[in-house]
Amino acid sequence: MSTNTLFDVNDPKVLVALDFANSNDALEFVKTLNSSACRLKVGKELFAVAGPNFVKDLVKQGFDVFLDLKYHDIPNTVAKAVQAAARMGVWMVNVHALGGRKMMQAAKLALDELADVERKPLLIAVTVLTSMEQEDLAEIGLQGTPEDNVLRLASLAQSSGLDGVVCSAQEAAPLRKLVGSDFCLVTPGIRPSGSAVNDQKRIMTPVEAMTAGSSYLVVGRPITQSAEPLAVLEQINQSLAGY
Ligand SMILES: O=c1ccn([C@@H]2O[C@H](COP(=O)(O)O)[C@@H](O)[C@H]2O)c(=O)[nH]1
Repeated sequence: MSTNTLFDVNDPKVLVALDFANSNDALEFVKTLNSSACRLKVGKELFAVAGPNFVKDLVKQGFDVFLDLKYHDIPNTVAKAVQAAARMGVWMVNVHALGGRKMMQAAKLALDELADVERKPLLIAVTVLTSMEQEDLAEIGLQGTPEDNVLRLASLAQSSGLDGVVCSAQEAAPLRKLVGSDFCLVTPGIRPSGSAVNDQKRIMTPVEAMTAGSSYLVVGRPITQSAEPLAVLEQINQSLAGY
């Protein structure tokens, strides 16, 4: 049974978000990528149209796949869902920390108990979506700043046995102090200088994010909607040499 290594300096740090509307477009794009230059993230849109076989195909091609379905349900349902994800061979899977300790512990236990999976995925929890700011949190009854909420939820995820969290890179520095060096910080909302911000609110550039303590950077539209996606990926990777 092999275990994932969290912080291998030779590992690609960029997780390309494959937010495509159909599997053909996604596959055409993936054909241009190399698994030594990036990992891949499959989210709700693509999974809804392409399904588990598409994910298994990416894994077969040698890519590490983060299945970003952000499970948030009762403990039993989430436990079964992470097991199903693990059987697709994915490298990382996630739940919402707002599902609470019992849900996260059930998910972790479900992965620990899986005997028929060669490589267990990393299990991480979404804290506060990078598209949200303080006024959005207030509207749903969460007091305090995004950082206050991220720190609280990350601490809950860590004490529930999870491997890491999704947060914005803006919280990475204070989080690193809180959770130590062995906890995985996956940060979407990454915007190379000059890129469109889109619907993201808490953003940072790739170098700022790694300097702040991110483990992995999720980058979608700045790469996939660029006229020269590979050049953008290459520029980001070059800027990260040494991290
Ligand atoms: O807090 C979160 C959690 C997940 N995401 C996902 O990351 C990518 C970001 O894509 P961009 O095009 O680079 O904005 C997308 O798939 C989201 O679903 C996030 O942005 N924030």
